[in-house]
Amino acid sequence: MSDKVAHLRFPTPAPCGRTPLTASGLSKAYGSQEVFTDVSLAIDRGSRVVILGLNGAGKTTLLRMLAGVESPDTGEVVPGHGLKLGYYAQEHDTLDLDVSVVENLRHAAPDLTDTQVRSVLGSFLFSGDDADKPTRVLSGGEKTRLALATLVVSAANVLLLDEPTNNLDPASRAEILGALRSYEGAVVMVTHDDGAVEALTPERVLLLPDGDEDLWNDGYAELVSLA
Ligand SMILES: Nc1ncnc2c1ncn2[C@@H]1O[C@H](COP(=O)(O)OP(=O)(O)OP(=O)(O)O)[C@@H](O)[C@H]1O
Repeated sequence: MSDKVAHLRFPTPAPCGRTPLTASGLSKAYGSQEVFTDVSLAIDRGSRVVILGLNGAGKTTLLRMLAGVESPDTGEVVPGHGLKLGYYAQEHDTLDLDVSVVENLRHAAPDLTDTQVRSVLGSFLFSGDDADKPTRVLSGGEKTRLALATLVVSAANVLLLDEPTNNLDPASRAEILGALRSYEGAVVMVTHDDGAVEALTPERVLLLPDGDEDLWNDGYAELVSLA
């Protein structure tokens, strides 16, 4: 086998209906702090949405609700037919710290051969002994790379990505942005990285206002339509 690592590509997403994920009327407050109110969002198959906002505007909270790991105070998140979610959490809580790097990838895609697993890991700069390390000992950047690698092999049809390029070395960042460019599924990405927004060429860029502003009626402003 050649030493040259092929560029990373997502597999074809699992089939799903026209709108695999819908959120309506989402509101959230922590104590007296209202984070956002009445956010509604439909994620169509293959669509690209970027969510922007100042620190504390509620971007991570919104993504956690879409991922089903946090409940809204009001409103609901409804999965569409065939939804297969891939969620990248900044805290890497989707990884099993008690098993090796290779094992985490195998759990995400049990059908891959050992060669395929090691090839995907190679694209994220885990080679040789690195792939056999316990996940617990990885650095923050290494955990980011591994969490993204597990998404790449998962055949998800909707990816929810919370600042996926934070912490990444330039080669891994280029690899994941290149792979996202050709990904056929839907992507909802929270990011402060302008290059990541450009790479995704989103149809929709949503701005979550911060709590003090009462500028928008439906929970966010739609900034731009690039499609
Ligand atoms: N479990 C919690 N308990 C209390 N307050 C919380 C909790 N989780 C989030 N918050 C608050 O809700 C607000 C929104 O947090 P969130 O992490 O969603 O913001 P964000 O837009 O993702 O910010 P950043 O750009 O800094 O990542 C913040 O003020 C945060 O302190």
